[in-house]
Amino acid sequence: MSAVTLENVTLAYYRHPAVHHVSGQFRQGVTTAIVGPNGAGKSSLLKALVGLLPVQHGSIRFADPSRHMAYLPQLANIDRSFPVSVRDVVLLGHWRKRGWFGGVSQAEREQVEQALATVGLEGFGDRSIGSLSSGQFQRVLFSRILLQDAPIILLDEPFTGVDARTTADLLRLIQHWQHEGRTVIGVLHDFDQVRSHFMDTVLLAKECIAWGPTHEVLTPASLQRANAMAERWVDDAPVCHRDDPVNQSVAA
Ligand SMILES: Nc1ncnc2c1ncn2[C@@H]1O[C@H](COP(=O)(O)OP(=O)(O)OP(=O)(O)O)[C@@H](O)[C@H]1O
Repeated sequence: MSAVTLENVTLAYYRHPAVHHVSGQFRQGVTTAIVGPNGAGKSSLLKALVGLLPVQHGSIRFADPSRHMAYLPQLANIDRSFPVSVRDVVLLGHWRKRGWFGGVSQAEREQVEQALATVGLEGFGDRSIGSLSSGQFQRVLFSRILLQDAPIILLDEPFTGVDARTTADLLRLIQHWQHEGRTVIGVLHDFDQVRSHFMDTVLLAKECIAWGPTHEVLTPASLQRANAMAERWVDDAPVCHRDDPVNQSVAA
């Protein structure tokens, strides 16, 4: 069953396409990796799923009309200079339930401590986020996702700048989310991580090169095709209009 369905999706910045004519389905309860060369449109696709980037052409449909999602942007795009405590950042995970003006209950505070313990940061609640290492901060953001309790989790390069031990711990958490039936969609560059932890893969090179079970997508031929396309593309090309949906899914 599909959690999110893309139909002939084109995304653009100032009318220059970042992603075009992509069709496919993110299967519910499945981990899907989005891979591809730099500039392939992977982050743009995640942003479109969250609603941060409008769809230029085509459509994105969600099985759950509430569109309840947790989204982790790239670490590099997060400003950590604010004097905010770890506890407050994790508490933001309750925002959907509490709204802007709701008070924090004792139960919610306990959930924060529990989430921090789950990611190995017991006792870190009072620390300011600026005092954490990149890996520790990524653990904080994962604990916030725990509180968000979302059926769809979107992760943009969650392991960039994160050490091997933290990566292994967070990959275990992703696997746990999948066992709980959540749909996890992550942008990744490490094919070993993708092969070992992600059931499906979307190989993007502005267009969709392949979409399906990871072992069928990450083939030398597909990867070569993606790299060849990356060498050819022109960043300031205009949006092309193509009415026939391109669906290169290799899934059954
Ligand atoms: N805010 C923006 N304004 C204009 N163009 C953008 C913007 N963000 C991305 N782009 C362009 O859209 C294209 C796709 O970028 P995107 O960041 O989605 O690629 P990516 O596959 O995530 O790349 P990487 O692996 O380097 O993170 C690129 O050509 C990029 O220059």
